[in-house]
Amino acid sequence: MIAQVPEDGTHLPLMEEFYTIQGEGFNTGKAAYFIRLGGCDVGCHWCDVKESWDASLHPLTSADTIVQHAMQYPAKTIVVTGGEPLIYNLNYLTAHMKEHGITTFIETSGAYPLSGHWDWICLSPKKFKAPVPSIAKQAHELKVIVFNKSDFAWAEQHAQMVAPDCKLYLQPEWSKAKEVTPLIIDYVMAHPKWEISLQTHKYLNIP
Ligand SMILES: C[S@@+](CC[C@H](N)C(=O)[O-])C[C@H]1O[C@@H](n2cnc3c(N)ncnc32)[C@H](O)[C@@H]1O
Ligand SMILES: Nc1nc2[nH]cc(C(=O)O)c2c(=O)[nH]1
Ligand code: SF4
Ligand SMILES: [Mg+2]
Repeated sequence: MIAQVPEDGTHLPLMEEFYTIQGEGFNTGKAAYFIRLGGCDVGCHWCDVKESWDASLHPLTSADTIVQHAMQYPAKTIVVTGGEPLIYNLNYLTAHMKEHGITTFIETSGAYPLSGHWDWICLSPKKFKAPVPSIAKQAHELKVIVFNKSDFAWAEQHAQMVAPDCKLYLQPEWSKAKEVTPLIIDYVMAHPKWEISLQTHKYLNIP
């Protein structure tokens, strides 16, 4: 827990909030309000939101205020992302969302134990700080980022740990997409339990 963030989860470091279309994974195409919490110590060298890493740069914001903002938009779905959102206790935030009838999604590396009440958990495990063992069985979706060929073995290792009905996705690392997307296409055709996930918001030029 970052020192100045209260452990009761009533206030969280908020980097940004925006209403957009979920661009990745199983829920691609659905309108949702995104909440990006600051703070991450996983250290993916290709992370597309490194500005989120230092929690102290992002203002502590009341969870109630965050939910109030989200309620002004038509889609009653919130995606909590980061940074690594599970650094924080998300029980208070998600309980408050549930009181307002909001559908709750999370994007996580799984590097910290799960807190909060979630309708959809997207687990994206990272070699740089592996997930805690308990989280794999709780995931609805496993989304592995492919930076090079070695990531297929990493993906299979985690596919062994998730629940039988967990959806399996391979997503190209953005800066390597030209090289790795053809590898993913071949891999999915040879191993059809996997599906391809693209960062469609980047092609659509939306947040
Ligand atoms: C920025 S992360 C924040 C949530 C959490 N820390 C995590 O990594 O799952 C949101 C999603 O973007 C993915 N991602 C980050 N950088 C990426 C990149 N350069 N190319 C493709 N996906 C990326 C992550 O794997 C994760 O699924
Ligand atoms: N549109 C859109 N979809 C996303 N899905 C996961 C994202 C994330 O950064 O967690 C993301 C994002 O940043 N934008
Ligand atoms: S875990 Fe997520 S936020 Fe943290 S460095 Fe990796 S991709 Fe970025
Ligand atoms: Mg993103």
